Amino acid sequence: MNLTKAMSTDNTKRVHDYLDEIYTTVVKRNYSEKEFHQAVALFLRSLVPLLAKYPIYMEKGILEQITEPERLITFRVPWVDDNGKTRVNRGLRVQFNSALGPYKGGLRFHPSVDSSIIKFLGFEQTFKNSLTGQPIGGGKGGADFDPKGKSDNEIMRFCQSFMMELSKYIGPNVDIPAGDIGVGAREIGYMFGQYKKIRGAFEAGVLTGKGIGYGGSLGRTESTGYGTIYFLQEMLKDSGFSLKGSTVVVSGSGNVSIYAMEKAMELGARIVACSDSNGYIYDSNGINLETVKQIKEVNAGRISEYVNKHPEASYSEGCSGIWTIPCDVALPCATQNELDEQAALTLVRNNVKAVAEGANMPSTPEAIDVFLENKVLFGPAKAVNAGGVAVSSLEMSQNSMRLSWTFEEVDEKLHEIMKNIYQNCIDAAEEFELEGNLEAAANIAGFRKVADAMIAQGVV
Ligand SMILES: NC(=O)C1=CN([C@@H]2O[C@H](COP(=O)(O)OP(=O)(O)OC[C@H]3O[C@@H](n4cnc5c(N)ncnc54)[C@H](OP(=O)(O)O)[C@@H]3O)[C@@H](O)[C@H]2O)C=CC1
Ligand SMILES: O=C(O)CCC(=O)C(=O)O
Repeated sequence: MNLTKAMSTDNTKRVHDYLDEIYTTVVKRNYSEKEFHQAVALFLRSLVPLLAKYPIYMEKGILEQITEPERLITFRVPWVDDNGKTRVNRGLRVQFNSALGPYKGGLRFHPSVDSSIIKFLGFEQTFKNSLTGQPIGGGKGGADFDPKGKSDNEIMRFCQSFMMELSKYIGPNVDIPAGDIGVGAREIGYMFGQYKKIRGAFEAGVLTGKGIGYGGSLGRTESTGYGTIYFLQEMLKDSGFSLKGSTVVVSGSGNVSIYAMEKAMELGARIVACSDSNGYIYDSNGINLETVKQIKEVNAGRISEYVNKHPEASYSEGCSGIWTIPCDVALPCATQNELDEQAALTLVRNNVKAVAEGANMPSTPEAIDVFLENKVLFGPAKAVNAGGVAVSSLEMSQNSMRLSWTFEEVDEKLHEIMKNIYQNCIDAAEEFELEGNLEAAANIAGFRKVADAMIAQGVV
């Protein structure tokens, strides 16, 4: 990864050399962790103008510290399947940075989970959480467990075993996990039950994304998707575009995708395509969201089943083909590196106006360069999908105060937070002459708050 591509003025050579050194150490220390290298490289290249103007962050060794997690925990998760066979998975939790508050971030259950994935997610989470303005540090965790095809009892036994070990390292003022890919309200419920039993106490604030009946927040389910659209709305508004009447393509059909589609439709957009990890559907009349919800949220089925109910739609195998569908707005909401340079070039050829990242790191660095070079409005994940963790933090507040806000109250706060995040990015872009580059601006705005808190708290 060429870190020096971003900006090159005479007085930035020292900064480039410093960042190259940081990056080299990260690669050496986290050998073969490609996703983590990618997240760090993208981040570091954004900081050039900030470090050139404020060398204190280099002098205080902030980058050396911030790229090394405070703690990485790995543990064995043994469980017994429905046939009586003993299975073993690996659990992980990275507690990346606690400068702004207790570690906060989701848990991912997916066969691809390893230390690289968890570290990239935890690293990104630190700056995302900072952008929300909430008092939360960055963490992330999960297991290489595949929930697909498992019975409800198997999921429960896995969650209980996972929490048996994780419970030693978390707590309402220490580390507060939540959901991510493969972890929804059901899994959070099983983990909460087990934590309660281990502790012998009802500590509502230990997990977020809980069921509404036992300490969950209204609006948490919708928050990441709705927040994505609130951020997109701000981006479009500033450029004189509107979602009303626009054509939108959304990858994935999970939590983030479904509620991004719901809010975009409410604002007058026509969603023509969505996907899952097998393939994508195209419906030129506009996707019927109730059918998608029934297939994915109720039946845990495959998106291919959509065409059974809507024969006018088509289904295609494979995921990347979804980006060949012409659209005004593209919303990658499935997983990391799902949108590469080729896909970005195709979207640009088809006149895409805006891309907003609902998923974490869904665009490759080359794809981001294509968007920026072609002046496509580009909303980076850290800023765009921060609504989920922001409402998690609101859930923690409600738990502490022992009260529940209405859906409208939570949604209004979420909307305000997303507008603030956008404005902070715009302000950073203006200050560092990065107009049009919200990717770099979000990194700078997120980093600064964490870095200032680290300086204030000393080398610890
Ligand atoms: N949930 C949240 O609050 C937040 C989530 N995110 C990020 O958003 C993204 C989606 O998360 P979420 O919606 O919660 O997860 P879900 O598990 O609810 O949904 C994930 C969706 O992505 C699809 N998918 C998973 N892996 C791949 C792949 N390799 N190729 C194509 N599609 C894939 C899944 O398909 P299938 O059904 O076949 O598995 C599913 O449709 C992730 O990057 C996550 O980190 C970010 C902020 C908050
Ligand atoms: O709600 C949370 O704590 C975490 C959400 C999350 O995992 C994310 O923002 O990627």
